[in-house]
Parts: sequence; structure tokens; C-alpha cells
Amino acid sequence: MSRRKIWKSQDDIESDKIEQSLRDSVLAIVRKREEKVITGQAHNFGSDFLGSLLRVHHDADKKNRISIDDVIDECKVFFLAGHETTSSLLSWTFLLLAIHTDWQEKARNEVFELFGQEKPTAEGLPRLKIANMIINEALRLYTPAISLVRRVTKNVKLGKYEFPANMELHIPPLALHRNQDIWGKDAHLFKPERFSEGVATATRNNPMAFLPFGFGPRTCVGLNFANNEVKIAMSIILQRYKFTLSSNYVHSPLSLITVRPQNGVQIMLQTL
Ligand code: HEM
Repeated sequence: MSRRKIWKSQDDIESDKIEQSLRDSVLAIVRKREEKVITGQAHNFGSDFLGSLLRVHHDADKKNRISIDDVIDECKVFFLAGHETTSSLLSWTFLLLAIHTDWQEKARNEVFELFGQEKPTAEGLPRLKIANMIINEALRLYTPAISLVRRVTKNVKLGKYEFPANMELHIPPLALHRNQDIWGKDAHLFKPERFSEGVATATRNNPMAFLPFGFGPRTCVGLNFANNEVKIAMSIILQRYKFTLSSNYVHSPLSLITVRPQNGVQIMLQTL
């Protein structure tokens, strides 16, 4: 049953407007892509995510089709889930590299060894071992998503705990990521070397100890995409600049869907 408010506050009106304009923007992109096929400028909808959605939307068999509202919703989910999280990870990674310039130097050396002054390549990205360790350590200390939500489908007994059906569980990855029993007394310190032998060794084969992308069937579908995106941005910046933290920076992590630096991360760039 859909619920409609009889009286709308100023915030409700504003939020409806924003939703409508978001929908209109996505719809304009969708229509532009469709137009290309209709006018014969393109033979198909494209090989990216939007192309895949449009193929299903226009499937010859009506039973397989998804509605235009589904297409728009999927685009909104991927845009929001993919943008906020990755920008949060990039910000924290650069904060940590601006403070720990020894690791910045190690990461830069690796980038130069693999790519020189050239653009990062798809084959080279999985070989960025130091960058991977740094990204994992940033994800551990400043995990962008600080709550994973699950609903209990039936009564369950787990050890001394009983969970009734329909209960909502909020799992806090940050509490696990900074737990000294799991990570040791230096759990609060930035030490990418923890991940030198991979995540399984760092967590002593406890997959629940490190949950930046969640776990199980609903684990983040953009995990590899995000990892590559951050590695590309990191490589391009490291190839061009050295950087340190500005004295204007005030540490104030703010939890607003993701955890972000409230006032941004101010860094001082020095051209190489
Ligand atoms: C650093 C970047 C990212 C982080 C930390 C992150 C984190 C997460 C987490 C914690 C979940 C919930 C998993 C669970 O409940 O077990 C999730 C789900 C999801 N993420 Fe990401 N994500 C990131 C980037 C992306 C990107 C780039 C995309 C898309 C391009 C994306 C798309 C999604 C989607 C669609 C879901 C829902 C999956 C489902 O319910 O089946 N994420 N993400």
C-alpha cells in the first residue's frame, strides 16, 4: 500500500523536487541513448551498464522486460552506491598518504616501475601490490559504509543469543576493523604492511574481521570497479605530484550515509 501525505512540509516539497529533477536527468540520458538506436546512429544500446539495462527494457519477449522506472531506479542506485563510497575512500586514502609520506613514496615508486609516465593499464592495475595494501588499510581504518543491515527471517539461536524473526540487525564493520583482539594493540595505527600477504592472512582467515564491502550474497557488486577506480586515480596523481597535509585540515569524520571528512581534506601539492 502506498502512503501519501495529506500535508507536506517544506522539506517534503524540496525532497520531491530533488527526486523529480534526478529522475528527469537520468531519463534524459536514457532517452539520448535510445534515440541513437532509433535514428540508426548506433546498432545497439551499448556494452556498458546502461546498455544492458536498456536491452532488457526493450527485450523482444514482454515477459523479460523491465519497466522504465526500474531502469531509472537501477541507475540511481548505482550512481549513489558507487559515487559516495568511492569518493569517501579516495579522500581518506589521500589523507593517510599525505601524512605517511614514506608510504606515498613506496606507492609512487611502484607506479613508476609499472607504468613510468604512461597511463595506468588494465593489465598493470592488479599488479599494484603496495597500492592494494594501502587501499585495504584505508578501508579498514575509515570504512565508508559503517553499518550493514540484515533482517532475521526466522527465529535463530546463535550461541547464547536468540534472534526473533523480523528483527533488524545492524552490523558495525568499523567496530570489527578497529578491534584490538582481532588486529592487535596497534589496531588504530595506519600499517599497510598488515595486508602484505593478502586479506586472508591479515585477518587470520576470519572473513568477518574485514567487511568494507559487506559479505555474502548481497556483497558489493562494485567492489572490483571501486578498487580499480581508486588505483587509477592514485596512480595518475602520484605520477604528477608529491603531497603533504595542509595545516588547515581539521580531522572531523562525519557519518552521513557514508563516512566522509566533514570539511574535506586539504593537501599541499608539489609538482614533480
Ligand atoms: C569504496 C567503494 C565502495 C564501498 C566501500 C562499498 C560498500 C558497499 C557495502 C558495504 C555494501 C552492502 C553489502 C552488504 O550488505 O553485504 C554495498 C552494496 C552495493 N554496492 Fe557498493 N561499495 C563501493 C563501491 C561501489 C560501486 C563503485 C558500485 C557501483 C558501480 C557499488 C554498487 C553497489 C550496489 C548496487 C550494492 C547493493 C548490492 C545488493 O544489494 O545486491 N558499490 N557496497
